[in-house]
Amino acid sequence: MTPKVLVITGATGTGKTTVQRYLAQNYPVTRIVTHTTRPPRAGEVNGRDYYFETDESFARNHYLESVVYAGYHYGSSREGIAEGFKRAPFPAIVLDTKGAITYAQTLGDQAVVIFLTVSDTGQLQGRLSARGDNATMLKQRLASPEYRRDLTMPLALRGRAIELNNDHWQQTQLKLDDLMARLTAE
Ligand SMILES: Nc1ncnc2c1ncn2[C@@H]1O[C@H](COP(=O)(O)OP(=O)(O)OP(=O)(O)O)[C@@H](O)[C@H]1O
Ligand SMILES: Nc1nc2c(ncn2[C@@H]2O[C@H](COP(=O)(O)O)[C@@H](O)[C@H]2O)c(=O)[nH]1
Repeated sequence: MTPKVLVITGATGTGKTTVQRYLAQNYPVTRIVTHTTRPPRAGEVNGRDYYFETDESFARNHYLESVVYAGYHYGSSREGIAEGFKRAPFPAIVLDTKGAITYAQTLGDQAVVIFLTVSDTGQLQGRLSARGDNATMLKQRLASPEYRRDLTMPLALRGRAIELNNDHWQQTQLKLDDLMARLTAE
């Protein structure tokens, strides 16, 4: 088994965190926790879902990459990856597509990039409302350039990322099982 970082990317609501949780529950996969200045959603826990930061504390950390997404800062660290590898052979991180490109370029073959899609992007708003997203923040997010950008696989990831459709969760699980069987056999 060759250890790899699983980079899960795609537009908001396509199911990145759901996929990460499924992999962590069923495979030797651990979740890499990233940093953000976004306020926590109901049920989110500091240190488990994110390290929730103020603008000042966010600026004090050192990041492998950081981005602004829908008006908030997000960042991930080399230490986070190193910690992940201590706990499992497949640390998994959820990133926007800009971060995923940085990871693909920085880690090379050590990163497996999974780009999630849904066939009807009109369904994303419904999924996010069902998740309990604040209505004002959701409107702001769906109006952001980052949302539009992440609906399509970036050129830099074409031929590099595995595109995985997540219209139907049962089918997605089977595709993830196939992927993990392949990775654990390598
Ligand atoms: N195949 C699916 N069918 C229907 N709902 C789904 C499916 N996969 C995930 N969901 C639901 O969609 C919502 C958004 O999923 P999730 O939080 O995993 O998305 P995400 O890509 O991580 O979003 P974000 O980038 O905004 O954090 C959740 O309520 C989740 O349960
Ligand atoms: N490039 C990075 N993207 C990140 C990081 N942590 C999360 N994300 C992505 O941001 C958006 C919004 O996340 P949300 O939790 O507010 O819905 C989403 O695409 C995440 O994948 C990071 O450290 N770097």
